[in-house]
Amino acid sequence: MSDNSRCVIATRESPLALWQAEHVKALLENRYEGMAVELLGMTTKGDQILDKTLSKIGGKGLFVVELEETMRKGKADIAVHSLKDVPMELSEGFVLGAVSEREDPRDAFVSPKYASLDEMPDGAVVGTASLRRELMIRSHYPKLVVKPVRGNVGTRLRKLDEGQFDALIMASAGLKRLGFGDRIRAVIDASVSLPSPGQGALGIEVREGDEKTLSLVSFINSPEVRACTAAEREVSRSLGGSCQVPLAAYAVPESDGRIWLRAMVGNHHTGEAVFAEARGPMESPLDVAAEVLEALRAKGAERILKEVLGS
Ligand SMILES: NCc1[nH]cc(CCC(=O)O)c1CC(=O)O
Repeated sequence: MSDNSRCVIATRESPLALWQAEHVKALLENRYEGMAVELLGMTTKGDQILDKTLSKIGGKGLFVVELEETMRKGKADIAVHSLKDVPMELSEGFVLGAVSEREDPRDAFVSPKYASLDEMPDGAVVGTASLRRELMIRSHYPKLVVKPVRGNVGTRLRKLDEGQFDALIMASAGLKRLGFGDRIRAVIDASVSLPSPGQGALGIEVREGDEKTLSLVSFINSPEVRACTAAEREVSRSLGGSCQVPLAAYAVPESDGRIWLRAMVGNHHTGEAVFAEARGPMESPLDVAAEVLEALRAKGAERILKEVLGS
C-alpha cells in the first residue's frame, strides 16, 4: 500500500494464526494512530490436510505459499507466521521484515492424568506430530508409546480429553497464546527437549523492496531474537531442514552480548541423536551456526540424515 494509513495482513485462519495476526494488528494500531489494519484470512494447503502427519506430507512452505501469492498480487502487505513454520529459504521476492519477541520457546507437557513425563507408567501413550519430540521421548522415556496427532491446538486438546492419548507434548507458546496456559502441567527443560528453530517467535513476511512496509514493521523486530533465530534457522537450512528429520536448534542471548546455540539432529527410529553447542557474538549468528554445524557433521550428522531420509 502506498500510504501509512492502511495495512492488510494475510493470515491463515486457524485460531493460533488469527491470534498472532490480531496481535500484530494491535501492535501496528498502537504504534500508528489512525492506521486501519485489516486481516485477510485464507486457507492453505497445510490446513486442508488433516488426515496425515505433517512430516509425511513434507513439502516446503505448506502454510505460507498461498499467503505469499496474495502479497505478490498486492492484496496484502504483510503475512504473520509462527516463525517455526516458515521455510528456511523464503520464496523469491520475500524477506522477513521483523522477528518478534519470543513467547516461551520450550515444549510443554499436557495431560489430564499425569503431572510430568517422569510420572507416566510404561506403555502410556503420548501424542505428538513432531519427529523431534518423538525422538526426545524415545531417547529419554523409551517405555512410553508415541502416537501421531494432527489438527490445530484446540483439536489436539479435544482428542486428549476424549482419551485418545494420555498426554501431549505441545509448544508452550501456542497454548499460552490461545489461553490454554492452565493446561500445561510441566514445562520441559531445553536440556531434555531442545526446541525447534524459531519456536515461540513470530515472523513478519514482507515483499522484498517494499521499503514502506519494511520500515512500518521494523519496530516489531527484536534484534536479539532475530540473531538467535537466524543461528537456529541456519542450522536447519544447512542440514536441508524439513519436518522429515528430527532436528532441534535453540539459541539464547547471554549477558556478555554473545549467543549460546545448541542443536541436535537424530533418528527417531533408532533413538540415535547427536548434539553440539557453541557461543559467539550476537552480530555473527551464522558463524555460531557454522561452528555448531561443523561439530554436528564431525559427529555423523550427514550419515544420520541419510539414514532417516532413506528409511
Ligand atoms: N507446528 C505447528 C505449530 N506452529 C507453531 C506452533 C506453536 C507456536 C510456536 O511455536 O511459535 C505450533 C503448535 C505446536 O508445535 O504445538
